[in-house]
Amino acid sequence: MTVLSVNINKIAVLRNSRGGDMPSVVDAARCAIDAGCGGITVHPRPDLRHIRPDDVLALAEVVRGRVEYNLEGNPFAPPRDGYPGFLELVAAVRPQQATLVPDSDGQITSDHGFDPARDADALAPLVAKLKAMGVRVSLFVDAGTVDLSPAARIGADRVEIYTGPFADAYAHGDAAAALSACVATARAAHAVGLGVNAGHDLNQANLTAFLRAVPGVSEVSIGHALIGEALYAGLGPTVRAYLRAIAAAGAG
Ligand SMILES: CC(=O)[C@@H](O)[C@H](O)COP(=O)(O)O
Ligand SMILES: NCC(=O)COP(=O)(O)O
Repeated sequence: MTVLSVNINKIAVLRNSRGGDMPSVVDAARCAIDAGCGGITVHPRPDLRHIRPDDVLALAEVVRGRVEYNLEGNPFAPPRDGYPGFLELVAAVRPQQATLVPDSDGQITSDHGFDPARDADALAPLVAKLKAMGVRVSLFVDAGTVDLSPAARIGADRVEIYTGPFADAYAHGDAAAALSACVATARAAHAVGLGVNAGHDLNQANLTAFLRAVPGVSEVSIGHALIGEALYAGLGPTVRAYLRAIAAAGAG
């Protein structure tokens, strides 16, 4: 079964554009949960462009006991004004999952994953700290990565396949190679005992095809397209549409 984790970063983008608390990330999370999603994902970035530490704390109270909480971030990003550090945020709320993403402020969005062969040794102590907190650890990796043994060696529980290239190829009607890369990474993950998550630029058009092809996806985290579509159709109906797309792939 594939869990839908709704990423609500973009609610915070709209809120921050005017200040105040409208739209509320807490209300958005409640709405998505009431519509049947299985998780809430946020990516509190050090530049505070959208989700902020106080959002992380407030959302923890909404999510706890209802659905999974997935915190994304770069564990190497140093603390700065208003941002305590990723591990500090995880320690404060103890989410079910921490997804480690090698993003920097200069990126408009996430556009690459870790290279387990290159990065495992540097990640190892951070993964150990997260595991000691009782948090599942997922590493954001590029599709096509086929040696995931370093990730398993350092104690990661899952990888999240970066699906941006697949989504772009799908939109251009030429997704076969990109999809094959995702399948190869999923198979490589399963081969070393890692679970498989997926995310970035997934949408109602490409999700079913993705899940039909890629084996054993435990969770898809979806935000940008889902929130954009919800502006027209409403958040609850849009979440339910994504749940139907997952079910149509036989992954519901
Ligand atoms: C890791 C990933 O692909 C997304 O979860 C990320 O959260 C997108 O970040 P923005 O919402 O800031 O584009
Ligand atoms: N990990 C992917 C995620 O949380 C949302 O990515 P996107 O749907 O906003 O591109």
